[in-house]
Amino acid sequence: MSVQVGGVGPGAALGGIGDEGWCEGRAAAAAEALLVALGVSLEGEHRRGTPLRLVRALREMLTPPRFDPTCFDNAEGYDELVAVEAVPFFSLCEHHVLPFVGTATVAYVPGQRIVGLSKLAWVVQSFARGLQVQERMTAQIADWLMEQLEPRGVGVRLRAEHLCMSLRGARATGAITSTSACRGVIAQESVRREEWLRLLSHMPG
Ligand SMILES: Nc1nc2c(ncn2[C@@H]2O[C@H](COP(=O)(O)OP(=O)(O)OP(=O)(O)O)[C@@H](O)[C@H]2O)c(=O)[nH]1
Ligand SMILES: [Zn+2]
Repeated sequence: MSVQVGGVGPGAALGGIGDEGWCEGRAAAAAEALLVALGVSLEGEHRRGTPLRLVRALREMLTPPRFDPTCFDNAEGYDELVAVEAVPFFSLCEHHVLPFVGTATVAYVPGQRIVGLSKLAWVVQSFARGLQVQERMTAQIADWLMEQLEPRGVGVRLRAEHLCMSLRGARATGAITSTSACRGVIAQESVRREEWLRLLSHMPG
């Protein structure tokens, strides 16, 4: 079964977009009007197609990918942390529509099923598409994994640079925002929680 998280369905209301209301021509005309209103000239070979390119780029960055959340039987009864570290992602902050760029660490303690490892990266990419708030994205990944895998616990940590506060405004270039979410045994059991925190402390950066 193919799923699209953060896109159609409840996720669409959170910033990810579906096909409803989408009209490339109307969006390109609006982009042209915006650029002209900002005082940008659209004369010349390079700029003629800029409104349409802007629209297509935004559309691409706002559309969540589809993926199959393949799971397998936990035949060996694996009961330790499974972690994928340094998953690169970018998203668009919903306040300025500027990128925030960073890495995710996603971990879980399996229950009856183990998930295909790439799916831990897919779910990050999927919730990154759309207009986002880093705290919400972190919680959405954790909650989605709890729901889909029915694991014993989940831990998610995102570290990202928000270009809206590094390229403009406060100009805090290089400042990193760190957010985390723990569910199940990683939130409740001190041994699991310490293991999770130890893993994070070994992460570069
Ligand atoms: N909590 C949170 N805040 C965010 C995120 N992305 C951007 N922001 C902040 O959203 C806030 C929007 O504040 P405003 O004061 O309305 O925006 P602004 O006038 O452009 O403010 P400055 O960015 O400080 O120049 C800023 O402080 C941003 O840094 C996020 O993922 N989480
Ligand atoms: Zn912003």
